[in-house]
Amino acid sequence: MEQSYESISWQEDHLVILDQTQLPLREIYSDIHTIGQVWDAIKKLKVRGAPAIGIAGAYGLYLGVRELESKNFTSFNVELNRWIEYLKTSRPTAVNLSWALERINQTVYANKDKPLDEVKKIMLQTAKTIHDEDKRVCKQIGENGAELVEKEANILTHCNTGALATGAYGTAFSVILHAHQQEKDIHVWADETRPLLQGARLTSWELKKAEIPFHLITDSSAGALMNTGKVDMVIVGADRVAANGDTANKIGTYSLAVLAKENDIPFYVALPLSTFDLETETGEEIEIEEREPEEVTHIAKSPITPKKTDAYNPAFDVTPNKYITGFITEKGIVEPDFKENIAALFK
Ligand SMILES: CSC[C@H]1O[C@H](OP(=O)(O)O)[C@H](O)[C@@H]1O
Repeated sequence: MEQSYESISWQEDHLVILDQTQLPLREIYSDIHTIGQVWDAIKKLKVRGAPAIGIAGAYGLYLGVRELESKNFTSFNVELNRWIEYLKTSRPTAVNLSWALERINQTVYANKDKPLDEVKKIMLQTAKTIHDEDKRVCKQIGENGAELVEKEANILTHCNTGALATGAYGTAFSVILHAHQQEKDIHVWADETRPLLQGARLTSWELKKAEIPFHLITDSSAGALMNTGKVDMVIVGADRVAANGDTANKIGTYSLAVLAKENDIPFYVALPLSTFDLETETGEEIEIEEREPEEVTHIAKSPITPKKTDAYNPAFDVTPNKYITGFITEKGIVEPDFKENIAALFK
């Protein structure tokens, strides 16, 4: 069953995004015409999820140079790299953004002797290729991961990893979707995922559309469900995976991984190869985005704390590789030794 919505689409001469800050109550599609609007959409999580951020950034880079009237490639390249660094400041943790921007940068350099108007067209085509590839990759992740799912399974997931977070299908969500489409008897425990409630707002919305049985749970319920035999496997997404398999993902993932290990429950991370960062040796080097305290002290902009309450709001945490059973990728399942087997994905 094809999904009836896309988080991102390129329409003639501009980007259209499904504004995820308005879901699930309103399905608002916003027209994006400038690189500044792309930066703002990523920063405010109107478009979010590691692959989706990369795709949006790729289109944004084209929007940034589309109107440039550079005299030569050298001056064009200066502006291009200025926009690359600008887009990177929107959100630091997901490697897919810098991966997509670097891929376009390399394509531009490979075509540096062509007329600049042609180079710009190649940039847009590369963004579309990154977008289309992600759709195919996420479908393959789902097919590969569904083989790990028993005929009956209670699957716990965290945050949102569906089509909203990618070009289509999702990552961990794609595994759940494909297992369901293969008529496996699955049920999902969906973490609400404080503070921005991607699970309550977005994963619930996607599970209902896919007609997959689920219960929304508070993040603090996960341990009790695991400890009372109600969880058969945990599948989460990722924002950046280091060369040794240490994984940065939504805050709360580390706690789930430790609880899963304690309860002998398989813990899988589903991700495209574009989320691996071989230049980062271990999770200790991954920059964790810290967001505004108001996201913790308010819900839907309504205060839930006394005035001037201090709050600490890391958007991600890092799960050491020892807590991870395996990685579900478009090239198959990666099991320990992670450093060796992750490197082998790219050979
Ligand atoms: C398929 S990547 C989804 C990944 O991104 C989410 O973070 P955010 O909602 O802040 O963009 C979360 O870490 C998910 O696992």
